[in-house]
Amino acid sequence: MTNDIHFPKGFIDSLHNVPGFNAETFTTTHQNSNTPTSVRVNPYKPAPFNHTQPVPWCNSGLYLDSRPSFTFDPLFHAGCYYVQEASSMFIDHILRHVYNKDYGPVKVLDLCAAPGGKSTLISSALADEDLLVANEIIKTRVPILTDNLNRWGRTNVVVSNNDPKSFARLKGFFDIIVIDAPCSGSGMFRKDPAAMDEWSEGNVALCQQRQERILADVYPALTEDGYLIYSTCSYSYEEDEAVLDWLCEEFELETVQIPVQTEWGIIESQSATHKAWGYRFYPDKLKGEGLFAACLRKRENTGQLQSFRAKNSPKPNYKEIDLLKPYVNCSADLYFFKLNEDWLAINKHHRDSLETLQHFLYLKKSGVRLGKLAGKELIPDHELAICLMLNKDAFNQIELTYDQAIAYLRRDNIEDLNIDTKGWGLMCYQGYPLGWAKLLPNRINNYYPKEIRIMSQKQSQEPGTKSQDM
Ligand SMILES: C[S@@+](CC[C@H](N)C(=O)[O-])C[C@H]1O[C@@H](n2cnc3c(N)ncnc32)[C@H](O)[C@@H]1O
Repeated sequence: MTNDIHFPKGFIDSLHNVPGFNAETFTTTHQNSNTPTSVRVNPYKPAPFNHTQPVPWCNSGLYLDSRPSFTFDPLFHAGCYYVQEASSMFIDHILRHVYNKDYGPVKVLDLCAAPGGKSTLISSALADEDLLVANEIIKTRVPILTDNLNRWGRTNVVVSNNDPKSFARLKGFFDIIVIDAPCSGSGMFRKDPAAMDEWSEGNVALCQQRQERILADVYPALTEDGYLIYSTCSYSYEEDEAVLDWLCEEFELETVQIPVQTEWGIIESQSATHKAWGYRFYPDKLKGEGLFAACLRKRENTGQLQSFRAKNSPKPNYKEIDLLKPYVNCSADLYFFKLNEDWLAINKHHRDSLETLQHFLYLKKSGVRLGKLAGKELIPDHELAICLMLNKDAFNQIELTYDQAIAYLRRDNIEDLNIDTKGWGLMCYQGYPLGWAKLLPNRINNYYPKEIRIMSQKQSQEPGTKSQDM
């Protein structure tokens, strides 16, 4: 399909000297409206997909040959995959180059995290002993980030809602910081032509200033020898290589070259002054949208936070903790704690980190919310149903058909469900938990959270049978 394309004034001219840019092929590709559809599969909840091709730079990335209705796929709601643009998955390749499980547990910050594409990707790459802090500055964007991370199911994730400035006090706390910076967005022009209305040279300059401010604010939180991974979805040199030069000017950072294969079509660039390596993705050269990514290593000590312990932490209630243990796997590896009436759990390695983070940040998710105890009974939280620490065998598992699963996810009545047990039912589709229902003698109460229920009134249909937008 061919579209007339009118790039913003000055846009093409501004890119003439940018590494790898070819105005002719770039324009032709934007006239062709076919953007590839790609997903990243959750390695801990692997969903089956037909007719796929691998994304070359990410083991769990797949191109789909059509765009199914993700909204009407229960496996999407179960967290079996994330719909992600393929170029963005390159962060996985960088992370796997710099991260080594043998170095011991690492703490990773994803500073600009909503809606959670990079955070779910990072959380897949990490071990349980590692910690991921996913931060989003904009309060209204935190729920989508939290929902996506809850679905992904890992148990070593904290979500915060802070300005990058708040991180400066966490001196040397993180081993890896990922900054997927807010930018002028030209890399999304093909996928979202409306983004062109926002573009101007003035906006590029403003974005560059904001990117530098964010980087300067968070820099003290990176430990000596730690890695800074920087990315934008802008083609503008000012927001990409020029920011790398600025970083190398201001701080003691060394460039990290990432091995890439020529046939992937990624353009390797180097900044003008400090020769810092960057990786450019153009839609006319590979199957993906526009992206810039780079990795730098900190070579100075800018201070180290003393380990922090809250003075008056309440004594754990071991009797209550014993009541919780049957509901989770590997309970010996977990630290159980209470927030108001809710019980939560996180890998026990993170206890001290959590106390430190609670002191400095505004936390919106701290590990996994298990639920409330009413006497000896657990009233389970939705987070527990979809997380990977759940002991499924502790609950009645109800396997739903496709139509029943969609009805459940809409919070509708579920037809033709014959159940002869009582209590909490774990509602599953193809074996993957979706959420809870209360099973009563002659009905079931649907406990799927109303904030995330399927609202769309489109006719439900098994994915793959007809192409629909998400
Ligand atoms: C490119 S998006 C992040 C996408 C996300 N990493 C993902 O993969 O799904 C940039 C994010 O930065 C946030 N942001 C905007 N202004 C910011 C600022 N001044 N400081 C930090 N983050 C900011 C936006 O709300 C947005 O969520």
